[in-house]
Parts: sequence; structure tokens; C-alpha cells
Amino acid sequence: MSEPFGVRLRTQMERRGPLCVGIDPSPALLTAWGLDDSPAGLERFSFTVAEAVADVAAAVKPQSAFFERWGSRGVAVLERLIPALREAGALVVLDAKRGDIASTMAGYAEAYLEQGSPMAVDAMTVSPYLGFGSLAGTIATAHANDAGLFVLARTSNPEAALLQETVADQIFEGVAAANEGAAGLGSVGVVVGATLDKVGHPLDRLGGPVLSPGLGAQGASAAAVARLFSGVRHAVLPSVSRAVLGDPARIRSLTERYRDECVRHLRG
Ligand SMILES: O=c1ccn([C@@H]2O[C@H](COP(=O)(O)O)[C@@H](O)[C@H]2O)c(=O)[nH]1
Repeated sequence: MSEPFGVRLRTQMERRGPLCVGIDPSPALLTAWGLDDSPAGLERFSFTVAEAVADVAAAVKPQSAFFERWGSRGVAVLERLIPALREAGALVVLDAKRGDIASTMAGYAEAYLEQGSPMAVDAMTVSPYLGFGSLAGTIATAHANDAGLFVLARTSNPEAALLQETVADQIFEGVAAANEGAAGLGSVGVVVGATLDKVGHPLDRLGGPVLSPGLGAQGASAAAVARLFSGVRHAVLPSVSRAVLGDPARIRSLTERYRDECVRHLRG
């Protein structure tokens, strides 16, 4: 790997447009596709989505929970999917939201960020709620491997606000410090939901990307994302899952539609 994640993400967003597509093989979606809720159904779903979007979306975000529910057989699908997506040209952001004490975080960092690991991804989501300092080693591993992190800061679900508002400043400040000295877009980003009315914290000194889930099924639009992040639009990666995943025949065209909307609103 030759360039830091933030630089690769910026290039990818400029070339393809700012959109991340989630791979969320939930039981409801497997059923909607007429697939068995089984590891075979999971594999069929995931690789169909990969084929439809890997060369269109700037990034693809597998939701680890829907693979983990099948134990080792589901994780084996994920282990095959990740390199297939990367070989097809997509940046892979694993949505695993890992967070633990520092010594345990080292295990997650080795699993997902050490390039050469069977599950190595371009970036992963992490939780800072065991203290931002618990992520220090993970941030160092990300930097050493040109990988990236997205730290939960203000998530898209309404019930998160009461807890997260109390500590969000610490998280934004920690992320800004982790990006100090980065040339171009830094590799440590935040997760801020597209569904929020306002962020409530200045993002202009963050120095890293903003992963913004909530487009489509959770009610947010590209126009709302552009309003929410008016000062830092260049760094925002909106993410959509269910709204493009309902019908295998329409995944690509819906992805292109969301991508075009994001380009229009975030670059306009
Ligand atoms: O704040 C957050 C963080 C992560 N997510 C995840 O993103 C997708 C959203 O799916 P949609 O179908 O587009 O609603 C899902 O995997 C969530 O776990 C989030 O929604 N909000």
C-alpha cells in the first residue's frame, strides 16, 4: 500500500463521487430477494451487491453483524468478500464498531488493519466509549498500515444524542489531534449521522473524513447532508444501505442515482 487511507479516499471520492454503499445482508433483505436465510444466501447477496457497486461507489461498507450472526460460516463469507471488493477497486470500510480496553483493541487492529491479515480492510468503524485514549494504539496501527478509522461521534439513531452530546467534543478533538501533520485528508475520521439536524461542534479543524450513514431508509437526503456539513463538504462520505439493496436488479442504478445526487449537492 503506497498512500494513507485519507489520501486514497479523497482520490476515490473525486473520481467516483462521494458515496459509500453498505452491504447489509439482513434476514429481511435475504427474504425480499427470495434467498434462504443461510450462509449460502448471505454469500449470494453479498457478492451480487459487490458486483453491482464495487466499480461505482467510492467505498463499500459491509455490516459485520449480519455476517457474524452465522458464526464461522458467515465470517468466512466476509473473509472472501473483503479481498474481492478491494481487488475490484472499492475501498472497504468494515462497519464493526469495535471498542475495548487498549490491550484488546490491539487484537482488533491486528485483525482488520494490519495489511496481510486475512480480514484486512481499508478502514473500520470504532467506538470511543471506553475513552478516546483506548484507541491510541489502534490509531498508531492504522497509520503504520496506511489504513483508516471512523470513530463514532454523533450516530444517526435518535436515542444516541443524550449520551453522545456529552462527550462529542472530546471525540472531535481526539480525532483532530490524530490527523495533525497529515498531508491532505487525514486517515482518522468520524461517524456523524446524516439524520442529525445539526452537528453542534465545529468540524473545520477535524482534518479527516466524515462517514455519514442515514441516507434513504433513515430519512436523510443528499441535500440534507450538504446542509449539515456546509463547511466541510469535501470531506463527507454519505452512506446508504437498504435504500439501494431492496431489488438485485436495481442496485446499480439506485447507487448511481444516489451518487449523482451526492455529487450535485456536495460539490455544487
Ligand atoms: O450512526 C450510524 C452508524 C452506522 N450505521 C450503520 O449504517 C447502516 C445504515 O443502513 P441503512 O439501511 O442505510 O439505514 C447500517 O449498517 C447501520 O448499522 C448507522 O445507520 N448509523
